This record gives sequence, C-alpha cells and structure tokens, in this order.
Amino acid sequence: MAIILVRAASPGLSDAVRDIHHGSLQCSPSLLKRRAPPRMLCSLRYACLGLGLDPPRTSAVVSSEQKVYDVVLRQAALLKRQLRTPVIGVRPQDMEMPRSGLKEAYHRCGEICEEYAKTFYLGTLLMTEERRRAIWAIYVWCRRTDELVDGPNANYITPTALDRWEKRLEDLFAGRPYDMLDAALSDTISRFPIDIQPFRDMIEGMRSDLKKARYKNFDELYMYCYYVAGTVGLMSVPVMGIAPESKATTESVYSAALALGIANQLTNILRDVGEDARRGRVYLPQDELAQAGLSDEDIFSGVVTNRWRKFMKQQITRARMFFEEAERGVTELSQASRWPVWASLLLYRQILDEIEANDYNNFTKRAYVGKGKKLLALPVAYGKSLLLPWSLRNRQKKQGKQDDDEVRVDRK
Ligand SMILES: CC(C)=CCC/C(C)=C/CC/C(C)=C/CC/C(C)=C/[C@@H]1[C@@H](COP(=O)(O)OP(=O)(O)O)[C@]1(C)CC/C=C(\C)CC/C=C(\C)CCC=C(C)C
Ligand SMILES: [Mn+2]
Repeated sequence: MAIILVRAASPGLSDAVRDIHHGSLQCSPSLLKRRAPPRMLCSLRYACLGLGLDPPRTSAVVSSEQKVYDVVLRQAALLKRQLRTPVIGVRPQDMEMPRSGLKEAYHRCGEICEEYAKTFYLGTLLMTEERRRAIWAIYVWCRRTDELVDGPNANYITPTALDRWEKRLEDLFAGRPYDMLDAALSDTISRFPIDIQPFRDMIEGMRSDLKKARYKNFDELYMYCYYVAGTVGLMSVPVMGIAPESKATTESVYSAALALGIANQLTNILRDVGEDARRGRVYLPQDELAQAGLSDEDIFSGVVTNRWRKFMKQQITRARMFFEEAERGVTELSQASRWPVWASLLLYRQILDEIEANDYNNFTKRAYVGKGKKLLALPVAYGKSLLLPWSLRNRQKKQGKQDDDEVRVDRK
C-alpha cells in the first residue's frame, strides 16, 4: 500500500526507494524507514500520507529537501572535524569586548529570552552554564533578525538593511561585534563549532519574506521553513551537544534538528493563517489549496467550511510527521540539553491540538496553549529527557528485528 502511494506521489522518489531496496519495491514501510537515508524520510512520509498532492519534483530540478540536506551534511562534517581539532577562529581574548562586559551581555540575552519565551527560558536553566548562555545568545540574534521584518520598524526594512545586518553578522564572526548582544554571540561562536551558514540562511529567509507572499507548492514552502526555522536547529546542535554514549550519526541528529525547526514553523503558519492573511500573506501551498477546492479568497473571507477542515487536517498531519521525525533526535542530545528541547517540542506540538480544539478556526481564533498545560509539559519533558538515546535502546534488538522484516518482505 505504502509503495503504491510513494509511486503515485513522487516518481523520482520511487526510483530512490527502488535503489534503497536493491531493485525491489516490495518492502514494508518500517523497513523503508530504517533503510532510507534521513533526507528521504520526510518525503517518504509526505508521500505515504496519500494526500494525492502534486509530487515534489526530485529528478529534473534539485528539490528543496535535497538542497537543505546538503547543508545538513556540510554542517555535520564540520562538527565532526571541529570536535576533533581545536576550533580555529576568534578566541575570547582576541575580542574587543572586555570579559566583564561579556558577563553583562549574556545576562541581558537571558533577560530577553525570559521576556519573549518564558517556558523555553525555564527549560534552558537545566543546561550547563556555558551552553545555556550560548543558546540565549543565539536566541537573541534570531529574535532580532525576525524583528527586522516583523517588528515595529518592519515597514522601513529594505533588502539593503538586511545586507547591512549580514555584514554585521560577518563582523561578529570575525570577532568584531557591533554591540553587546552581538558580542555575546561572538563569544559563543568562539566556544562552539558553529558555522555562519545557517545564520546567513536565516537572513535569506527574511529577504524572501520581504518580496514573496505566496508559495507555489510544498517544495517552496519547505525552503522558506528551512530558512527561518530549520536553521535554528542547525545553529543549536553544536551547542546542545550529542550524548557521548549516542550511537546515532551526526547527520541524523542534524536532520532531526532540522525537522524540529520545520515542524515548528509549519505549526506557526497553521496557527497564524488569519493573522498572516490580514497582512496579505498566505503561507500555504497554492497547489494544495487549489486541489482542495480552496483559494486565497476563501482564506481572506475566513469562513470555516468542511473543505477547510479537511485541508487543515492534512496540513496538521504533515506538521506532526515532522515532529515525529524530530523526536528520535532529541534523545541523542547530551542529557542536560534534552529537557528544553523536549519542552519546546511538546509545547509547540500542542498548538496543533488547540487548532483542532478550535474546530480549525485559525482565521479569527488564536490557538493558544494555556498556562496549566504549559506547566505540565515541563515535568513530562523532564521525564522524557531521562530516557536513553534511541540509538542505544534499539541497538541489541535491531539485528534480530531486521531479519524478521526481511522474512516478512520475502513472503509478500
Ligand atoms: C536533535 C534535535 C531535535 C535538536 C534540537 C534542535 C533545536 C534546538 C531546534 C529548535 C527549533 C526551533 C525552536 C525553531 C524555531 C522555529 C521558529 C518558531 C521560528 C520563527 C521564525 C519566524 O516565524 P514567524 O515570523 O512566522 O513567526 P512569529 O510570528 O514571529 O513567531 C522565527 C520567529 C525565527 C526566530 C526564531 C527564534 C526567535 C527562536 C530561536 C530559538 C533558539 C535559538 C533556541 C532553540 C533551542 C531550543 C531548546 C528550543
Ligand atoms: Mn516573526
């Protein structure tokens, strides 16, 4: 069944699936999941949803997913290399900021983080001090970047202003921070093997926000989600650290981090449909809207119909698939980093439940996770953070199980 759906939804994909299974398309979805390289997973799931949507084009043009996966591979290679060799770059002592100033700078980053994202801030308190401060510094840079296009001065932001922001980014990576908040990030990148690429890509996402208000298909939307949110995952992994006992590949952890960013952004988009529409923006794939018999006008008029409910159910299912993909990766992070990540995953995912609870009225009702549920997520996240890395839990039984699957496949 899954294979038929894969074939129908993406011819390019089914070729790849065939390669994976040595020329045979007769294999179970669970086997596919385990054999497919991480870059295939979202597409496979996407395809297996059986939404009857236009396929992401994988053969003629390089898909967004493939482009982003190339970034993942580069980041993972960098992390592996830099963990083995000392980081060559700016050392704290070479920076223009005095050490006492740095302490204050990090403190301010913590305050901003607490002000904008309280629950997440609470989650970071369990991390080691160095990691927590680094995550705050990254958070603040991301928040400021977003504020450029979404904040009170957004109307005055031009591509040139974003070019200047990028120049500032390059300067802080070279140890020449412009202000105290940049100095905190400058210090962070001197302590952790963080690459500039995801930061540049986030600015690129903001650039695209200035000029683009529609997305033809999921491929285009995926790229946007990578730029503005997947990048956060890639920036964070070198700070969060991978558990020393983890047997997962660095690439798979990065892929999970990317998936979490994408899942969060898709959720953001689904929550904010009405709000975005009032700003003339529709972040939903146009081809999927059309296939559902919907248009921009339906979104602007904001009436919840059965068509809309059906469409939203599909979109929510897809966002949940990305959350699911992220889950395994969280268990591979270093123990103290897992709690805040679990907390943010559980909280964000609950927004999808709230959209359902609002009977899919995301035009005029904001899906909101109440204080009680937010507080409850913290101990649940803590409990999950104590679990062994997934790669260890399944290690011993893996070989035997794989053999079982082979037998099942052969019998089909
Ligand atoms: C292996 C594994 C799973 C590792 C974890 C990797 C990890 C920490 C991933 C984090 C993913 C994450 C929190 C992504 C942020 C997604 C997001 C909400 C992006 C928003 C973009 C713009 O959207 P929009 O303008 O439509 O939305 P608003 O209306 O403005 O809300 C952002 C606002 C971009 C800016 C992002 C931030 C300010 C968040 C940055 C967060 C961190 C650096 C901390 C990440 C760490 C944890 C523990 C979650
Ligand atoms: Mn924003």
